[in-house]
Parts: sequence; structure tokens; C-alpha cells
Amino acid sequence: MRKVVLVTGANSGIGLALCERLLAHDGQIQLCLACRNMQRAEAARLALLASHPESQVALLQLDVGSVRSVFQAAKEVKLRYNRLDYIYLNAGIMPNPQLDIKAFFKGLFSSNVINMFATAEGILTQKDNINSDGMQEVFATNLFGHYLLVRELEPLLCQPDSISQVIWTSSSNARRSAFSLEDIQHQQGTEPYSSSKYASDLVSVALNRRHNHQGLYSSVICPGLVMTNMTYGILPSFFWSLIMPIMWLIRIFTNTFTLTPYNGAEALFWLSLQKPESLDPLAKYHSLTSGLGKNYTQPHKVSEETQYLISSSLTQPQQKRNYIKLTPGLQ
Ligand SMILES: NC(=O)C1=CN([C@@H]2O[C@H](COP(=O)(O)OP(=O)(O)OC[C@H]3O[C@@H](n4cnc5c(N)ncnc54)[C@H](OP(=O)(O)O)[C@@H]3O)[C@@H](O)[C@H]2O)C=CC1
Ligand SMILES: CC(C)=CCC[C@@H](C)[C@H]1CC[C@H]2C3=C(CC[C@]12C)[C@@]1(C)CCC(=O)C[C@@H]1CC3
Repeated sequence: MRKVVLVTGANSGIGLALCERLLAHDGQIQLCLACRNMQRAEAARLALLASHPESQVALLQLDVGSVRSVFQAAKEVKLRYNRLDYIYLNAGIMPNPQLDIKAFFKGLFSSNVINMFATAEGILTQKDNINSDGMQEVFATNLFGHYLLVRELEPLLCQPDSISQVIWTSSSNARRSAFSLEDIQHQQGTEPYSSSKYASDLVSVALNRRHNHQGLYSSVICPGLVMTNMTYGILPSFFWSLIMPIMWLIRIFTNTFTLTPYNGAEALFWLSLQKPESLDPLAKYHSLTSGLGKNYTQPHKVSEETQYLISSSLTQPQQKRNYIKLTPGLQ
């Protein structure tokens, strides 16, 4: 039986590069591109078929930021397929990004410079919107819609005697301090992207606790800094063209500047080759590229604080809330 692979946000950037890599490795898979815009999805399907004419590439209409669309798409998947081997939760948004130029230059001349380039800590904020379901758009798209999709597809993902993998595209920008259990949608703050990505790291661990015994394994990856529609939205395009040589130079000092979607998809692709039982449920898998352009994947354990937060919130919600309140700086 041909394996079924579903990829959200498959029509561009890292998602599209992943599809290309999956088909190049195994032309026998049944690939399903889950996208909100059918025109862009069809263009991606044609591009994939041009390089892999024999492959099976289907389209699925899915706006992951709409509850109704997620229910509809999940229903459609259950009608179309009787198995689901891999589900890549990759679609994501970063609306109205604002780069703090002052903080950027301050960081440039500090000992934190490498961390700043790797994570954008302290220099990037966003202005979120309310979506048609009345939710914060970033939370709904990057996290909640994907979570709902997994829950709706449990009958396919948790079948007896079969293994399936859920793989989230998280980010190095995911940060504990941006996330609060008292405000999981991040209504109050200015870093909804960071918060939503941290929440996906938590949800992945929770899914493992809940479903590993049913053969469902969840992992998170971080693609590094990749030049895609998302990153091009942060600065004017002429500026990116100007600093591009500097970006390639920086790659000599930090392996997190993967830069191309192909490189950024490294950890996503690598995970498809692993036995999920052998993966660390508490690790985040990073796509990295060396100065000489060699791609590799490296696991980074989530912090002890995160592990504590997961354990306490899953077992003793009240104790967890006290922990948040009593620990300064974790609001
Ligand atoms: N680029 C980077 O440096 C990094 C990216 N990431 C993550 O990688 C993932 C892919 O982003 P990237 O390839 O960079 O950027 P792109 O903007 O190229 O890709 C994002 C994809 O998500 C889709 N998408 C957005 N909103 C929805 C929605 N509501 N429903 C369905 N699909 C949607 C987009 O579709 P459409 O074309 O219709 O907009 C697009 O296909 C994201 O989760 C992002 O957060 C993480 C770390 C770094
Ligand atoms: C000279 C030079 C390279 C300037 C670029 C400054 C910033 C625009 C980048 C520095 C760190 C980058 C970064 C991201 C976007 C662009 C930067 C802020 C991300 C936030 C993109 C999306 C992610 O998920 C993580 C990235 C971390 C690093």
C-alpha cells in the first residue's frame, strides 16, 4: 500500500520544498497538498508533477485558520484515504511584522549577537488580527487549526498495528517568555508568533504522552532562517537584496542560516526517514547548514522549565497556575 503524506501550507516555501524532497526520495507516496488557495495549490501540483511526472499528487482545500474549513477538510481526508502515515503541520503566518531597528543595532554590538540572528529574540513583534471565528489569527492558524485537524484525524492516525507521524514546523523564535497559560491566544502581548510556536512545542509533547501507545508520534522541527514569502514580508524587498551577501557571510558563523527552502526542509525530510519510536519526544529537531553548505539535523532538548510546565499542566493544572504566578518573569 502506498504511504499517504499530507502537508499543510504546501504551495510555497518550506512546505513546497519538502514535497519536492519527499517525491525525489520516494515516487510511490500519495502526496496531499492541503492549501487554502486552490490556484496556488494547483500551480504547486503542476510544478511537482513537472519534476516527478509519475507521482500521485492530490489537492485538499484547507484554511487551517477556520474551524469550519478544518472540519470539512478532515471529513474529506477520511473519505479519501484509509491510512495517513505522515501529517506535516507546516502552514504558518506572521502578520504585520515589526522589526525594532534600535534593538537590532544594540544587539549587533552585544555578546548576544549570534542568538539574536538565530532567534530574533527582542527585535521582532507582530500585530495580530481577530479571525472570522473570533479567535486571534496567529494562534488559530499556527496552532489551533492544526491541533483540531489532528484530533479530527485521530481515527486514521491511531489505527491498530500502524505507525503515524505528526510533524510540526515550529521555530527558533518560539519562546517561553512569550507564552502564558492564562492567555494562550496571546491577546495581551506583541509576540503572537513566538507564543504560537512555543505552544506547538508543548502540544507536540502532550500528543506523545496521549497517543504514543496508539502508534501516533509527534515531533517538532525548527527550519532555521529561510528566505520565503514569510521572511520577505519582514523587510522591504530592496533591503533584502542589499543585505543578501551579508546573510551568506553570517552563515559562516551560525549554522541556523539555512536560507533556502530546500535546506530549511532538512529536518522535516530527515524525520520521515526515522523510526518514530527512536525519536526523543522532548527534543526539537533543527535543520542546520554549515558554512560549506552541508545540511544536517540536530536534536535540541526542550528546556527543563518547559518540561516542568508540560508535566505540571498535564497532571496538576492548579499547581501549574501557581508556578506561573510565583515565578517572576514568566507572565
Ligand atoms: N521562513 C523562516 O525563516 C521560518 C519559517 N518557519 C515556519 O515555516 C512554516 C512555513 O513557512 P514559510 O515556508 O517560511 O513561509 P511561506 O509563507 O512561504 O509558507 C507558508 C504557507 O502556509 C500557508 N498558509 C498560511 N496561512 C494558511 C491558512 N490559514 N490555511 C492554509 N494554509 C495557510 C501559506 O499559504 P498561502 O500561499 O495561501 O499564503 C503558505 O503555503 C511556517 O509555519 C513558519 O512559521 C519557522 C521558522 C523560520
Ligand atoms: C543584516 C541582517 C542579516 C539583517 C536581518 C535582520 C532581521 C530581519 C533577521 C535577523 C534574525 C531573523 C530571524 C527571522 C526573521 C528575520 C530576522 C529577524 C525569523 C523570526 C523568521 C521566522 C522564524 O520563525 C524565525 C526566524 C529567526 C531569525
